[in-house]
Amino acid sequence: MVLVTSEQMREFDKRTISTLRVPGIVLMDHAGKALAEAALAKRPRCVVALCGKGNNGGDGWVAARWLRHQGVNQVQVVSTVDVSELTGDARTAATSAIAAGVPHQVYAPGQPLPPADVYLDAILGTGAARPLSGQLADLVSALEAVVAASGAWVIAADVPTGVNATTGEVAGPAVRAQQTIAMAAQKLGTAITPGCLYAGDVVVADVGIGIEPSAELAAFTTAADVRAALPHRGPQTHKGTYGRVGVLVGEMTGAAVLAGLGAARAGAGLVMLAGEERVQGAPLEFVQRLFRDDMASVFAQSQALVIGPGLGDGGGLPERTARNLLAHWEKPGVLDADGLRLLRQNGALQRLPEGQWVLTPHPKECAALLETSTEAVQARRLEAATRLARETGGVVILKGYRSIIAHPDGRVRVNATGNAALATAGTGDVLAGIVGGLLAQGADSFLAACAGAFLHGAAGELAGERLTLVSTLASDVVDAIPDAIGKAFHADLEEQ
Ligand SMILES: NC(=O)C1=CN([C@@H]2O[C@H](COP(=O)(O)OP(=O)(O)OC[C@H]3O[C@@H](n4cnc5c(N)ncnc54)[C@H](OP(=O)(O)O)[C@@H]3O)[C@@H](O)[C@H]2O)[C@@H](O)CC1
Ligand SMILES: [K+]
Repeated sequence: MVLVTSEQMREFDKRTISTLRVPGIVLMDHAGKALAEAALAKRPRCVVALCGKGNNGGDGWVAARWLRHQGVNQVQVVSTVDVSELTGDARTAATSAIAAGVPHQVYAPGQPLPPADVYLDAILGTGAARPLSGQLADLVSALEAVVAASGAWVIAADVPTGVNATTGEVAGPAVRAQQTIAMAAQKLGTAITPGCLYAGDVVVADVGIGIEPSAELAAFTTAADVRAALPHRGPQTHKGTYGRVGVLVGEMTGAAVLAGLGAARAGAGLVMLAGEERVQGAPLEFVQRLFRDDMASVFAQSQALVIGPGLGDGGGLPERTARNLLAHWEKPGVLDADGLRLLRQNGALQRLPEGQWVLTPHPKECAALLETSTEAVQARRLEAATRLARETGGVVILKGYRSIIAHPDGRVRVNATGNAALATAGTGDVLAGIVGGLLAQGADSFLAACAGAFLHGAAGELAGERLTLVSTLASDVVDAIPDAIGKAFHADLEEQ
């Protein structure tokens, strides 16, 4: 499903209105009706629509009119401005609602809101331009207070007020909705944190605006990415067909083994561990090579590398080898954990060949690379991920709830799979390995990152279902990869 920015949405709006000659009020009527239907599904006795001065407010006025038409007699509008101040389609929507007998009042700061079972948040949508203050901030806290006391349901029109529809940033007070009715397409800011935590369930309403798919639009990762990243397994293929993944072994050998297992379960034909010593207890299927062998040949036969899991920060031969590979390796690779640290040298970020490497930082690692705080990364995750991709040339998977995948050319994907089962040591190593495994099989770096994030999250969910969110270990996530792959292909059948 595509995810649009405010600017992209405005373009689609404009195109629909100017090329299809559909008047804006018609689109608004569809939007308001969809909002009314979402409210009706809660079988409310009493609905209050909070309406701002722009077209988002217009959606709220239309919803109030439709609710009254559908027999909800106790519906009223609390507006942030006097009706005489409204313009354009919002003015038309308000005029019709008032003609239909919808009572209305202007919100006076400090006043409690009238009681209701359902509140519609139509204060601000894609036109929100700055953090809330004054009257609007007061209105949002009045809503919060009445909802806390009554347990009423909150439905946001298009985007919860206070959430930046493009970036997901919440820079001040914001409405917490249980549901968001997205007009024509989900807004990117409601798909990523923190915005998605305010949006609740997002339902897309078809309001008559055509959304033409294009590479520029962000989207969720899907099971189709997993299917696209895995090559067809014909009868005459052999292990060489599916590529060799070289995993650099550092101080913590267990992390390298987990990465290798991720790669193998994701389909790599062969996993090679390369380190200073043999790893005791590594799976029998893994090939092991030592750095003291001919260094040039150790990695030469690998189609993809995984550098970083368990590397440590002690310097020494593994780190020197990693630096050397970063400078000279010409095939795809994954850079994770302490490997990422190597990208910042003498205060500058190393520039990598565009799209060759997939970087898998968690927020703290991303913050260190961008020389900012973890809090700043988490507050503006989209900006952090896209900036890191742009400045390094790597495809970035910024890990965490709703991982963001950013290509240096500007493409963005959001991964919605995964849950707290993954909040345990070693799962990041597994992700790095899965992506390495997909790269070795020939997937391009952006597809491998998208499919890898999806598969890893799906495996985490399956492991969590079986073992609880509490007891799942990284090795359980590895064990769940086959079922996650099976499910991704089963999704294919369901979609047909
Ligand atoms: N045909 C269409 O286009 C359709 C659009 N649709 C709907 O329209 C929505 C977009 O409408 P929109 O562009 O009018 O913007 P909207 O979010 O209502 O607010 C803008 C107003 O708020 C103000 N303002 C901004 N920030 C502020 C702040 N922090 N604090 C206070 N004020 C602030 C700003 O004025 P300013 O004060 O900045 O001059 C401006 O007046 C979209 O989300 C969807 O719901 C659907 O009906 C389908 C058809
Ligand atoms: K809203």
